[in-house]
Amino acid sequence: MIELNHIKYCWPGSSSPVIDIEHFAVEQGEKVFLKGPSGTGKSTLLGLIAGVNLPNSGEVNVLGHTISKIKGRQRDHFRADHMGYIFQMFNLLPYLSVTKNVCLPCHFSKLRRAKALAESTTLKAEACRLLHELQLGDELIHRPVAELSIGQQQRVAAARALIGKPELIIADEPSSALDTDAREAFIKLLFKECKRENSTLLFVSHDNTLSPLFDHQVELSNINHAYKGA
Ligand SMILES: Nc1ncnc2c1ncn2[C@@H]1O[C@H](COP(=O)(O)OP(=O)(O)OP(=O)(O)O)[C@@H](O)[C@H]1O
Repeated sequence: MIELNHIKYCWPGSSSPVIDIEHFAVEQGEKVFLKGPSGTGKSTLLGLIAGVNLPNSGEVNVLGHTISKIKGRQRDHFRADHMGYIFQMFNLLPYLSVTKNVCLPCHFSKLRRAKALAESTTLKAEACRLLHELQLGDELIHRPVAELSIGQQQRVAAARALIGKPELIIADEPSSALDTDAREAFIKLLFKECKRENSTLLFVSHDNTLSPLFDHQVELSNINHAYKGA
């Protein structure tokens, strides 16, 4: 599903790499917990896998495609078709309703639209199904997301990543603003949806209590030779 070989990445304007990884691979269907101290490069690595950041050297392969070699717009399409991304800062559109935010990926990807419509009669119904599973009630789902609490917005971001069953779910600290009950429901839904579709889950978190739930744990500071410690 994911294979990185001899990857080096420097942020623009910097001459020293923040990522220097010889090899990193994730099998299809695996649930991987990625951890490491702040600044190890976890978010940067997720950006490389998603093709948002391009490596200075080496190859990033996702689903058999060298994503680092796909040209700009095609790379955006590839990401929209195959990846659901839950950002640390959610990146929701504040003035759109909850359901419109959740349906957004289906407007960028025909593939995800078709998969969502195979599950429910309309995109909105599929958005509502996911939101209900994440314990967001009907009274909230037609409101602009700006009126929701941070924890509620995080669940909207999760539903948006899951709609249309992308093969790869990338989650960057997605549960940090949730209370214990909501966190459990959130992780259960992520796992359930991933299992159903044999989707791969790459999950970054500082919350070590969650790590035993995953198939594998990766300590990034062990594989990222660019990280010299705090
Ligand atoms: N947009 C950017 N431009 C320049 N440098 C950046 C940028 N984003 C991150 N960095 C730098 O890259 C390094 C790794 O940052 P990154 O956010 O990937 O770490 P992280 O492990 O995800 O940290 P945290 O756990 O605090 O979220 C840091 O030194 C950071 O300052």
